[in-house]
Amino acid sequence: MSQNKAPHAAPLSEVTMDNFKRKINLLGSTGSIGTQTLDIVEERPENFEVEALAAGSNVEMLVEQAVKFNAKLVCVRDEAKYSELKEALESAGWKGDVVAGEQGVVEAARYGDADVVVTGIVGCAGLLPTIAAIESGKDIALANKETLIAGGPVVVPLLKKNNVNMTPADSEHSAIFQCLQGRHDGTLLKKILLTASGGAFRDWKAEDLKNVTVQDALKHPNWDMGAKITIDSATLMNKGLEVIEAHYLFGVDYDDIEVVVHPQSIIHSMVEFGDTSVIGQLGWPDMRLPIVYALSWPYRLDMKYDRLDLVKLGSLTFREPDRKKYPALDLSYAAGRAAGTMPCVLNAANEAAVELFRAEKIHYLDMPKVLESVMERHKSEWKENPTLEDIVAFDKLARVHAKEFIAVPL
Ligand SMILES: NC(=O)C1=CN([C@@H]2O[C@H](COP(=O)(O)OP(=O)(O)OC[C@H]3O[C@@H](n4cnc5c(N)ncnc54)[C@H](OP(=O)(O)O)[C@@H]3O)[C@@H](O)[C@H]2O)C=CC1
Ligand SMILES: CC(=O)[C@@H](O)[C@H](O)COP(=O)(O)O
Ligand SMILES: [Mn+2]
Repeated sequence: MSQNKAPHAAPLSEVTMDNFKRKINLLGSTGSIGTQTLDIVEERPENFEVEALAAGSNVEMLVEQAVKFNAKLVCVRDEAKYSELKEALESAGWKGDVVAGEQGVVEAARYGDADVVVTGIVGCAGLLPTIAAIESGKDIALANKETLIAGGPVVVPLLKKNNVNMTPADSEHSAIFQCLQGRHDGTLLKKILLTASGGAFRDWKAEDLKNVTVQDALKHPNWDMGAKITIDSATLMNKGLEVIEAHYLFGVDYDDIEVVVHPQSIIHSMVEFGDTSVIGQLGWPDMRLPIVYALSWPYRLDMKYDRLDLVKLGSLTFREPDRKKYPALDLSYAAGRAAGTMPCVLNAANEAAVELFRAEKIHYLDMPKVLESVMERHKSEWKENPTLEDIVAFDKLARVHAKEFIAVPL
């Protein structure tokens, strides 16, 4: 049993509720997390301001956002789109810095005097920009879980070294973080109860999964999210990744992180203390809530969202995850327990598997097989205390191994 502290959270010293204003560098501004973050900025201009925006390739939306939010720097990851972005921004009368490419995203992350970086990039592509943000002393509002899963052994010590807060924007981890506020230092946190919607196939029989299509997997029962995380949710890989994310954020042993299927996605997760009390955080499945808390912590802002109506909901239900139907869950626990480079390899293999599935090159049921095969190959190369260079190299290699799976399936 581990004694747990808040996730890498040092107190914000000079801020009070009266002068609460935070400048944001937003990575992945055109995606699901990015656009919802900007909804919050639009709603609370007295509290939030945009400094820099970065996205993958959606130039049209980037231009619209840059003008509307008066960003000072704009970045497009796709270097081929640099001129298009620069010209469109100039024609729109916008003035500021325009950058592109991998290095451009890093620049956007550490840009100016932003207080916090919202990491809404999808995948391990967020790792180097997140590290740059931490090294420049900016707090991190973490949505991009893949970064922490792959880079945990390097990112966690770096947060401490730079005295940087990492507040979770992922809904479950925000719930856990909220449940842990105000507890006494010596309080024994016994377990984390991580809730799962069960994903697109929770009500499908295991034998019907052989007929799954990409479109079926993209239908999340409760949340409207980007494609990659929606597929992860359909294999329960999202929950597996979140188990590892919880381990790195809260320092809890894997034996003490339990997954509970909760089809309504109203309780976003719970914590159990030594005296058997269980505390949970409830809310509609609306990502603006965890994002706003990641940005406003340790304060709570008054937001004009719909109140949670428990009477209208009627009932909240719970069940055990079907570990046979969803092998990705146990593979994630195994990777987390193996520690070192294994979570990085699991994550990279999964990113590659999801890409292959979305391109219809492998079947839904092949995705966990890819993970198993790539993890098996990694055992002989595994490192306990990897450097950032090791993580980047193993991430790359795992993607190559995952793609070889098509040629030589298990
Ligand atoms: N959506 C949600 O509700 C939740 C998401 N998360 C996590 O948040 C992260 C983002 O998810 P989500 O918003 O759903 O994803 P989306 O696919 O909706 O958005 C991804 C964003 O990242 C940009 N992007 C992609 N690759 C790069 C890159 N290499 N460099 C810079 N920008 C890039 C995209 O730009 P463009 O579109 O221009 O290509 C887009 O702005 C993921 O890690 C996910 O697991 C966690 C909890 C909930
Ligand atoms: C909104 C959010 O945080 C997602 O990670 C969501 O929880 C996915 O839901 P499931 O993985 O439980 O289906
Ligand atoms: Mn989540």
